[in-house]
Amino acid sequence: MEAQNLLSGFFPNYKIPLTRTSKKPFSCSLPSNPSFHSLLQSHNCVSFKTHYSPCFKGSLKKIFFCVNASENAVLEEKDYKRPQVVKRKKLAVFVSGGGSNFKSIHDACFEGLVHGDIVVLVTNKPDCGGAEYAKNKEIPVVLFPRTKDATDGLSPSDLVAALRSLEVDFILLAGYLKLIPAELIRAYPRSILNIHPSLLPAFGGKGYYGMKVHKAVIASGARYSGPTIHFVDEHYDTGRILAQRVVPVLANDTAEELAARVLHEEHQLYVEVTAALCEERLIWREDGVPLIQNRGNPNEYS
Ligand SMILES: Nc1nc2c(c(=O)[nH]1)N[C@@H](CN(C=O)c1ccc(C(=O)N[C@@H](CCC(=O)O)C(=O)O)cc1)CN2
Ligand SMILES: NCC(=O)N[C@@H]1O[C@H](COP(=O)([O-])[O-])[C@@H](O)[C@H]1O
Repeated sequence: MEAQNLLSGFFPNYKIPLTRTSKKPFSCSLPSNPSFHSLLQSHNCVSFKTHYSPCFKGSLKKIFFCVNASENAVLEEKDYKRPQVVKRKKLAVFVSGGGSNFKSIHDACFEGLVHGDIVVLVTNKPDCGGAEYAKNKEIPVVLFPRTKDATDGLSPSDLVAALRSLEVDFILLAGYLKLIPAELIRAYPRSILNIHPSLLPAFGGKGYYGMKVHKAVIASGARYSGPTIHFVDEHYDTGRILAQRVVPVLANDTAEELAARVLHEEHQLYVEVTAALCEERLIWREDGVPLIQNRGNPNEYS
C-alpha cells in the first residue's frame, strides 16, 4: 500500500498491481521508507507536490518498489505516463543599482522556490549594491559593457562567450540601465527577461527608468501602476509582455511611496516568473504572446 500512496502523487490514475513475482527484481536500494523525492533528488532535480511532477523525465523502464520482503510492486512501462524531469537552470542577472530583485531571486533559489542557480552577476557599475552582494555570496561579477571609462569591461562577443562557458540558460535584467545589444539578444532568443516598474507599454522606453518612471506616473494622474516583466528585444521596453501586477496610485503618493509599493510586487512577481521559467512552464501562443502554465493546474495559463 505504501508504494500506492507514494505513487498516487505522481501517477494519479495508476493502480499498482501488487503481485508476487517470480522474476528476480533488480535490486532497488530505495530507503526503507522509499521516497520518490529522494530518487528524484538523486537525479539532481526536485519533485513538486502536485498531481504531476514537471520535474522527472527519465528513461525509467520499470520501477520496482520493494513493498516488503515478499511482494514487489511493478510499474510496467506501458502503464504509466512518463513524468518529466527538468534540469536545474543556470541564471545570469544584470544589475546597475541596489539589486533588491537580484537578492530576492537569489534567496528564492537558495530556498528551493526557484529550480535554478544564479551563476554570474553582470553590471556596468562594479561598486553598486548588487555587485557587493554578489561578491559576498561568492557569485562571479562581470563588467559589461566595455567603455572608454571601463576598459576592463567585456565586449558583446566576449560576454556571450563568458555566458556560454558558464552554461547560462536565461538572462534576467533587474535594474540594469544600459541597452542590451542585438548580438546578445540573438545569442539568447526568448531567453532574456527584464522587469520594468510600470504597466507597459505606458511609461516605458528611453529615459524611463528608476524614479523617473514613478514621477511620470504620478504626474499623469494614472490611478494604477505596477511592475511588468517582458522579454527583451532590441529596443527599450518593447519586448513581449509576460507578466504584470497592479497596484493603486494614491492621491497623495510621493514618487518614493509609489516606488516602494511597486518594488514590493516586483520581488514577488520576478520570483514567480523565474520559477516558471526554470520549470519550463512557459508557452508561446500562436499569435506570439507568451503565457505561464499554472504549476498546480497545467490546464490553466496566465
Ligand atoms: N535591448 C534592451 N535593453 C534593455 C532593455 C530592453 O527592453 N531592451 N530594458 C532596460 C531596462 N529599462 C527599462 O526597463 C531601461 C533602462 C534604461 C533606460 C535608459 O533610458 N537609459 C539611459 C541611460 C541611463 C544610465 O546610463 O544611467 C539611456 O539609454 O540614455 C531605459 C529603460 C535594460 N536594457
Ligand atoms: N527601466 C528599468 C528600471 O527602471 N528598472 C527598475 O529599477 C529598479 C531596480 O531596483 P533593484 O536594483 O533594487 O532591483 C526596479 O524598480 C526595476 O523595476
